[in-house]
Amino acid sequence: MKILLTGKDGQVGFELQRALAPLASVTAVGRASCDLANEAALRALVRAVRPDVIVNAAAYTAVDKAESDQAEAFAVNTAAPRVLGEEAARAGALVLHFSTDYVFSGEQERPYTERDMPDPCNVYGLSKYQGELALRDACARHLVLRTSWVLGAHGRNFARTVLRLGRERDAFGVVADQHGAPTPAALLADLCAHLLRQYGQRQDLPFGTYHVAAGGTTTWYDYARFVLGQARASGKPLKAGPDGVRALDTQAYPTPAKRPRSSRLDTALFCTTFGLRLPPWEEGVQHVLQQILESDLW
Ligand SMILES: NC(=O)C1=CN([C@@H]2O[C@H](COP(=O)(O)OP(=O)(O)OC[C@H]3O[C@@H](n4cnc5c(N)ncnc54)[C@H](OP(=O)(O)O)[C@@H]3O)[C@@H](O)[C@H]2O)C=CC1
Ligand SMILES: Cc1cn([C@H]2C[C@H](O)[C@@H](COP(=O)(O)OP(=O)(O)O[C@H]3O[C@@H](C)C(=O)[C@@H](O)[C@H]3O)O2)c(=O)[nH]c1=O
Ligand SMILES: [Mg+2]
Repeated sequence: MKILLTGKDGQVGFELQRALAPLASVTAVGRASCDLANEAALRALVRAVRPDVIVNAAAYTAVDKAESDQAEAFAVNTAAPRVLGEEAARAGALVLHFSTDYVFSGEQERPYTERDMPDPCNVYGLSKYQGELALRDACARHLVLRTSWVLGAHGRNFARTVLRLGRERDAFGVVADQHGAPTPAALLADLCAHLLRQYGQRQDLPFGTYHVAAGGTTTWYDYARFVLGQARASGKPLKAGPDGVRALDTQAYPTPAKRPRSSRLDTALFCTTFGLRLPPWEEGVQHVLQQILESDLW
């Protein structure tokens, strides 16, 4: 089996390089070898590699910047998945793609299922939703994993921002009225490997969209406190510990992009379809923090 992996230097892509290696020969590309916004280069790459599976971990993920940089966000998050889908359909390949809880506006009380209609409240979410639709239209053999609040030891994420703020400041405010589930990049990568193995062995598995996030939910505020609590317990010098985090309402922390109030994902369909378990978010965050705190990533 041959896998083409895009976005190899991103949080999820980095972990996928490790997780997919035992399954297949993996051609992993980053921005330097392929600009996803370059449609012709992308088509040429797929035709040269001739993969059985395309795993698309590249994306435009700068949520605030996307509001003023729409063309690039749509090129990477909508047009590229369409091109990958078209090329995969032509070659009979499977496409595994990622999407986000931000396809939902977050106004619903109960967790979102795959049957709930997306209604994104920002450009990033809209570009990702249109990317889902474009891939779905282009290639029947697709898997879209919608996940949330991704963190890895390598890369940009909220947990690492909080560690930096905890080093630099005595106190800072974090919104306490937005709910979701922090999901480790390594967990997603390992789940992808399990899925691809299952699709390789069975013909009866359904394609389509699945919600995949760590178990439980929290707020950005409680998540920040958890991160600083772990850092403090490991003996790291911090200006702000958990009590240095102030709870804010969303309107007290204005950002260019609106965020969903509650984008909790119902993951029952994923767990029952594939017989997999999604561990609680605390477990995953703790593991990532251990990697950061024990290394020079701190
Ligand atoms: N991060 C999160 O919190 C969440 C992410 N997701 C989804 O999960 C997937 C993986 O996300 P994650 O690993 O966190 O994202 P990252 O931002 O960590 O990685 C994305 C990668 O894509 C690359 N990329 C961006 N634009 C281009 C381009 N034009 N050409 C080539 N490469 C490009 C980036 O390169 P560079 O760094 O140079 O820009 C980066 O290496 C994405 O589909 C994302 O939408 C879903 C929910 C939450
Ligand atoms: C850094 C910081 C953020 N916040 C708020 C802003 C925002 O509402 C929330 C999270 O901020 P961030 O900008 O780090 O997170 P954000 O970029 O919105 O994270 C999202 O990224 C995309 C790619 C996804 O797909 C989503 O699942 C989600 O992970 O916390 C504070 O209140 N205080 C702070 O000091
Ligand atoms: Mg961000």
